[in-house]
Amino acid sequence: MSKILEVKNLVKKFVKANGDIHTAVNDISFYLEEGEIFSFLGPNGAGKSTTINMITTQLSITSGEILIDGESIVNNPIAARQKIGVVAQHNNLDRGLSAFENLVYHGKYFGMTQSAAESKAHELLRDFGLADWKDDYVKSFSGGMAQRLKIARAIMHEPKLLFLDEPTTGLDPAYRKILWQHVLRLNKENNTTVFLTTHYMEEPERFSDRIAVYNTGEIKAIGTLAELRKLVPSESIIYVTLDKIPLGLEFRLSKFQTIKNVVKKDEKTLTVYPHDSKKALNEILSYLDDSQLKLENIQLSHTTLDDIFIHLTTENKGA
Ligand SMILES: Nc1ncnc2c1ncn2[C@@H]1O[C@H](COP(=O)(O)OP(=O)(O)OP(=O)(O)O)[C@@H](O)[C@H]1O
Repeated sequence: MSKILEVKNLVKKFVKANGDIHTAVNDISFYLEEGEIFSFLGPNGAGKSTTINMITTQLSITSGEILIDGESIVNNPIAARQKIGVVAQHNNLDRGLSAFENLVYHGKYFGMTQSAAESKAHELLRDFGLADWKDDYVKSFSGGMAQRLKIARAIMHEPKLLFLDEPTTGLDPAYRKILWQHVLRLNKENNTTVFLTTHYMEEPERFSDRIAVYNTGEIKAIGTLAELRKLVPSESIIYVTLDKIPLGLEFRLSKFQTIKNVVKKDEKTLTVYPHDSKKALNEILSYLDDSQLKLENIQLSHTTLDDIFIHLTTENKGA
């Protein structure tokens, strides 16, 4: 496998309105192998779009280097742009063109013939439920319609490297499914590499080969889901919800042999990281019973990407 994207010591600093310098991306390095689906996850304002915007040549770099297919995007931005497709967060459709024209002009810019571009545009407009709107100006489109057209445009020319910046925001479940059908087909048939940001954790959990968790300008962890699971205190979690958590309960439960650690999730729920989940569950139940504490709910679950994300991006790490 070869590296389709290499990001080396990338930094972005912004000057804020009050003159302060804000470092949105703080010396990050990572790479993407050709053909992989990579998810870049982080809380709001972490710097994900800033990173994508630099890689896709829409935003200047403060320092560092970005290579697409081995070539610097600063030295040759035109070559870089030919290889990528981007669903940006903002609406960057041409509002003065119809939906059909947006797609056909885009396809032709990327070297498609008129007839190939027209036939692909018809296919994508049909798949994304826009066939009846093909001649309408995009300025009349709803947010969800514009998002669907942005997705169709990004995949028109079947790019080598596809950037999806929160692509399913504003899409209903049926269109989410259609988006993923197209993306997975491109990935399988054309070996298209996918760089995804999203706040819907089930998408990276289902589709990613590797995941990076990113916060305050830095990559906190990177790897497969199985590798990231090893970074949380245990592979399963028990959530214990009581009508009220009495003082010191966390501490008392954390002393059990079967339990690694306990942290307060919220006012009513404790997150318990067990050594042995079944034994811990039984011990917790009998302890609560003996102590006459009112249990509202107890749930044992496999550690999800949500749990990993929260663990890696919040101060109270529970380990
Ligand atoms: N043009 C700009 N000028 C000043 N600060 C900016 C600019 N663009 C982004 N920022 C700041 O950089 C930080 C990162 O923003 P960015 O949009 O990359 O975050 P994000 O991870 O994509 O967030 P979200 O999940 O909310 O989309 C934020 O604090 C934001 O306010």
